[in-house]
Amino acid sequence: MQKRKLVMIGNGMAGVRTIEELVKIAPDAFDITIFGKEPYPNYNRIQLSTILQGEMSFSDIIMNDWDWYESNHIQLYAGDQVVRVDTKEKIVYSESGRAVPYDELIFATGSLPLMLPIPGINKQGVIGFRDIHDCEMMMQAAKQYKKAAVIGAGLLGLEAASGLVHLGMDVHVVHLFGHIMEKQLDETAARLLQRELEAQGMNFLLEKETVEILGDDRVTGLRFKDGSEIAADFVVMAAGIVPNVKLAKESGLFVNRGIVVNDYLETSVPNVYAVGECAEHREIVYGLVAPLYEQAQVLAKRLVGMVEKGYEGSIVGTQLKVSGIDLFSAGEIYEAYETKAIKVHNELDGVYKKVLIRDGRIVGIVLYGDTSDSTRLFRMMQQKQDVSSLTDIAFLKEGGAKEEDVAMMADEELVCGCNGVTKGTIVQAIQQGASTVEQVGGCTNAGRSCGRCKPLIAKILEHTLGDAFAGQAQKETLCSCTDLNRDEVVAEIQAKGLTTVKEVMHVLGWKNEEGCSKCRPALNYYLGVIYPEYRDDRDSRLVNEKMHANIQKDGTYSVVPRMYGGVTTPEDLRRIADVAEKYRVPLVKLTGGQRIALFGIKKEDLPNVWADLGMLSGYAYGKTLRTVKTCVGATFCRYGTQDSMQLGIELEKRFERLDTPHKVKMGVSACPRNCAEAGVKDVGIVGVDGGWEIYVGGNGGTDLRAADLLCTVKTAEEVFEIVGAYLQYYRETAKYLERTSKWLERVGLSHVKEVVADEEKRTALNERLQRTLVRYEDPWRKVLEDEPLRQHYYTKRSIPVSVKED
Ligand SMILES: Cc1cc2nc3c(=O)[nH]c(=O)nc-3n(C[C@H](O)[C@H](O)[C@H](O)COP(=O)(O)OP(=O)(O)OC[C@H]3O[C@@H](n4cnc5c(N)ncnc54)[C@H](O)[C@@H]3O)c2cc1C
Ligand SMILES: NC(=O)c1ccc[n+]([C@@H]2O[C@H](COP(=O)([O-])OP(=O)(O)OC[C@H]3O[C@@H](n4cnc5c(N)ncnc54)[C@H](O)[C@@H]3O)[C@@H](O)[C@H]2O)c1
Ligand code: SF4
Ligand code: FES
Repeated sequence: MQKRKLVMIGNGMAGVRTIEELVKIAPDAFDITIFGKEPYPNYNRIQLSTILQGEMSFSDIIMNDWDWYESNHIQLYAGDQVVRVDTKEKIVYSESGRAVPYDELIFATGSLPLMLPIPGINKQGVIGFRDIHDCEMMMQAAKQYKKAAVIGAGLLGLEAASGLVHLGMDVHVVHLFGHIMEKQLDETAARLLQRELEAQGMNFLLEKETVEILGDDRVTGLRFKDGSEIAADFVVMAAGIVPNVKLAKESGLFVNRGIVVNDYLETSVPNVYAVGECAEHREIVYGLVAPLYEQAQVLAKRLVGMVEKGYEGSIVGTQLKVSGIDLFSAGEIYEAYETKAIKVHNELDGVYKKVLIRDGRIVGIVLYGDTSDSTRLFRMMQQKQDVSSLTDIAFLKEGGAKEEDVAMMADEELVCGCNGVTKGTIVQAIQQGASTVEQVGGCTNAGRSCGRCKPLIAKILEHTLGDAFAGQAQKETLCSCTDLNRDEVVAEIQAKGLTTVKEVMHVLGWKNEEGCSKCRPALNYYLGVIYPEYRDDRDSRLVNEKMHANIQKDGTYSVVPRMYGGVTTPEDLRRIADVAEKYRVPLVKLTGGQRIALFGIKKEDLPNVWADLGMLSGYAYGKTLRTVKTCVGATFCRYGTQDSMQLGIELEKRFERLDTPHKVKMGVSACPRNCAEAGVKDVGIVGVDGGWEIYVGGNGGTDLRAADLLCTVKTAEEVFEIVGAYLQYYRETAKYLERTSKWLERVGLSHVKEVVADEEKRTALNERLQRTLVRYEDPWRKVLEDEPLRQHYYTKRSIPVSVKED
C-alpha cells in the first residue's frame, strides 16, 4: 500500500516529539519529510541556558541525532525553511527551491523572541535568546565585550543573565515592573530571588521602560522613559515571545495570537495541523514543553486515527534553571478576594511557601527556597483535589512526603513534570529492565527535557534496584539498549565467539532487538577490530560511512578525492576541473587537509562522478585516517632537515582506509617551525637533525589539545613501526567515537609509551594491523562494479538519507 505523505514544518521540540510518538505507534504509516530552518538535528532548546551557564556543551543537547532520522526513514531538510504552502495543491515550497507534496501537513514553527519596537532595535549587539546561534553569539560577545544588559526579568531573562555572569560579563537586568518574574512570583518570593541573584553578581533595574537603544552601528547603551541611561555593549531581549505564525497566515490558516486549533490539533484547513508554541488551543498559547508534549501525543494518535480523547488543555508549573535557586510556581500567584492563602515564611532560612485555595481546591502555588512539596501540591492542584480538610499550615511544613522520600511516594505521583511521567511508570520501566537514568528516559521520556527530575529518577532507581543500582550508576553502558559497557561487550564477543551485529544483540540480551544508532556502529566497529576477516555490516555504519560521502545540510553530498600528502598533479587537477564542469558542481574548495572538495553533488550522481574522476576516495567522511598534511620540507624549503612530503605520502598510503574508533588526522613537518601543524594532530611527525619526533594525541578541533611527544626515532621505517603500533593499540583499546586526545588522557601517555617501546608488543600490534590492512579495498571501485549495490544506495529513491555528521 502506498504510504501517505506527511510533511512537517519545524524541526523543534514539540514537532519532533510528535514524530517520535508517531513512529512508536505506526512506524510504517507515513513517508515523513521535515523541514527545519536551523541547520541542526533536533536539540533540547531548554538546555541552551545550561550551556551558557557552563554546565553542558552543544553536543550534549542533541536529542535526536542525524542517524535517528535515517534509521526511522525520515527525510530531514535541515537549514532549509519553508517559504510557501499551497494548501489547494497540497505542496510546500522551501527557500532552496524544493517543492514537496503532502497528504498531511504539520505546522510546528515555534515562537520568535519579542523584539521591542523601539529605535535602535536592529543595532549590532542586540539579540534574542532562542537558538544555538544566539547562544554562540553570547559566548562570542563575552570574549570581546564587558557590559551586558538583559531586558526582561522573566524565566528566560534571568537564565540568560546567569549565563552572561558566568561568562564574566557585568550584567544589568532591566525590568518593567516593581518585582522580577511577576508572572510566576509574588513580591515576597521575588525579593528573596532578587537578593540571591544579586549575590551571584546580577544587577537589577526595576520599573524601567527602555525607550531607545543607543549607539551608531553597534549598541553602546540603553535610554529609559525616565530619562536615565546605562552603558551596554551587548543586549539580550527577553521580554517575551510571539508565536511564529507568518507562514500560516499567508497560507490561509485561521490565526489569532497563534494558529487556532481544536482539541485534535486540527487547524481551519483540512489535513493541516499545528502543534507546539505556534498553536493556540482554547485561546491559550503555551510556552513550556509539558503541555506541548501532551499535544504531540494527541496529534500523533490523531494522524493514525487512534485518538479517542482530544487535548483538553494543561495546568503548567515552572521552575527556574539557575544553580543555587530552588523555586516552583503554578497557577495563580496573587491573592484575590475569593481566595484563601496558606503561607510559611522562614526568613532565617530564606524559605517561602504559599498555596492559594479557592472553593476548597488549590489554584496557585509559589515555593521559594524549598520545593520539596512541589510535586505533591502540584498533583493535588492538577487533580482538583478537595483540600478543605487540609487547610492547616501543617501541610506546608516539613514532614510532608518529600520528593526524596521515594518510598513514601504514591505510584501516581508525578516525577517528570515536562513529560508527564509518574513514579509508577518509572518503577514499571525499571522492573522491565531499565537500570540507568538514561535507560529510564529511553523507555518513558522522563528526564529528557529540563533534566531537573533526574536526581529523583536516580533515587527511584536506587530504591527499586537496591545495591544493584550502585554498580550500574558507576558504569558507562554502551547505550540504553544494554547494561554492558564497552569492555564487557568486547569480552563477551571474544568469549562467546559472536560474529555479527545481530548475533551480539541477540545473545547479549539487547533490550531493543534492532539496536540503536549508538550501539550498531559501535558493535560493527568492535567486531571489525576483533576479527580482521569480519564482513562489514554496511547498514550498521553511520550514514556518511554508509554512503561513502559526506552529506551536506541541503541533502547533497561532497566528494573529496585522495591527494596523498597534499601533493597533486596537473592531470588530477584537470580531471577534477572537468568533473566540476560536467556536473555543474556549485562549490570547489580547498580543505584544511590539503585537498580539493567538490560540494553540492546529488546522491544519484555520486557513482558517475567517481567513475569520471578515476581517483581514490579521500575518506573525508570516515572514522579512519583522513589526511596527512605535509610541509614542502627539505625538497624546497631552506629550513627543512627531512623529506616530509615523502614520509607523509608513505604514511597515508600505508594506513588509509583503516577503521579507527574516530577520525585520525596526521601531519608531517620537516623542521620544528611546524608548518604542517603537527602539534595539533592525532599523530604529528616533526623532522629534527638526524631523525623524527613523533607526537600523539593532538586535536585542533572542539577539544583543543597540544600533542605529547611519544618518542624520537632515526629513520622513516621506525616512524612506520611506531605509528602502526600506536594506531593498532588505539584501535584495540579505545571506545568507539573516542578521539585519540581523549583516549590518551584516559589511558595515560606513560602507559602508551611503555607499550610501543616494548618490542614484542610493538611487533604483535603491527602484525595484527597488517592482517586488517590487507583486506581493505576501494569502496567506490566496488560500487562501480556492483550494480545492485549502486541501485540500493545511489538512486533517487534509495534509502532516504538526510544527515550530516562530524
Ligand atoms: C533558553 C530557553 C530555555 C527554556 N527553558 C525551558 C524550560 O526550562 N522548561 C520548559 O518547559 N520550556 C523551556 N523553554 C521553552 C521550550 O524550549 C519551548 O516551549 C519549546 O522548544 C517549543 O517547542 P516548539 O517545537 O513549539 O518550538 P521550537 O522548539 O522553537 O521549534 C520550532 C522550530 O521550527 C523552525 N521553523 C520555524 N519556521 C520555520 C519554517 N518556515 N521552515 C522550517 N522551519 C521553521 C524553527 O527554526 C525552530 O527550529 C525554553 C526556551 C528557551 C529559548
Ligand atoms: N525555566 C523555564 O521554564 C524557562 C526558561 C526560559 C524560557 N522559558 C520559556 O520561554 C518563553 C520566553 O521566556 P520569557 O521570560 O522571555 O517570557 P515571559 O513572557 O515569561 O517573560 C518576559 C518578562 O519580560 C518582562 N518585560 C516585558 N516587556 C518588558 C520591557 N519592555 N522591559 C523590561 N521587561 C519587560 C515581562 O514583565 C516579563 O516578566 C516563555 O514561554 C518561557 O516560559 C521557560
Ligand atoms: S616546517 Fe620547516 S621545513 Fe617545513 S616548510 Fe615549514 S619551515 Fe620549511
Ligand atoms: S521535569 Fe523536566 S525533564 Fe523531567
